[in-house]
Amino acid sequence: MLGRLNHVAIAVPDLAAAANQYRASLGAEVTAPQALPEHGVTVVFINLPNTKIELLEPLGADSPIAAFLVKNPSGGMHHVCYEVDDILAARDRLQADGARVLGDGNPRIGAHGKPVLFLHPKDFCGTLVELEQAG
Ligand SMILES: CC[C@@H](C(=O)O)C(=O)SCCNC(=O)CCNC(=O)[C@H](O)C(C)(C)COP(=O)(O)OP(=O)(O)OC[C@H]1O[C@@H](n2cnc3c(N)ncnc32)[C@H](O)[C@@H]1OP(=O)(O)O
Ligand SMILES: [Co+2]
Repeated sequence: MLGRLNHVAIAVPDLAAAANQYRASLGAEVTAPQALPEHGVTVVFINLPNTKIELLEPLGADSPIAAFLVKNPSGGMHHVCYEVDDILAARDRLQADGARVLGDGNPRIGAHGKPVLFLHPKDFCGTLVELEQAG
């Protein structure tokens, strides 16, 4: 069911500082900040030869990453995103297996303009998993 690793996300308290560190210290190409109020985050992407890193900063009062940053004030690895060929079939199979799909269970449009959904970290080895429709 799983396809490519689309991205690894890191939650950070200061997106400009983190982007600058990746640019200046690691020599990375960093995209312009993208505010996604419907997801409660602002993101930048770092394009690597084989995948991407997504840096996330909270946006708005109800950001889903706010509690994570309280527990991890310097930031930390937040989720992994895998591509799937058929996100609705993947969701149905996972729910039938007892996995919790976060939110109302319906995919939402993510940072790449494609449907995404999230699986509860307690159901996947303590790791928050994002699925993104491939193609
Ligand atoms: C930009 C769009 C999109 C893209 O296209 O790439 C994105 O990536 S958006 C990214 C941000 N959006 C989301 O993360 C949406 C899904 N997330 C959530 O709904 C929540 O973050 C959450 C997973 C339900 C957790 O919310 P929180 O408020 O932290 O709830 P709890 O405090 O009750 O946490 C329960 C439990 O889970 C542990 N936890 C929380 N977050 C993580 C995490 N990222 N990785 C691993 N574990 C996590 C938390 O510590 C609690 O554990 P206990 O303390 O043991 O109870
Ligand atoms: Co993501």
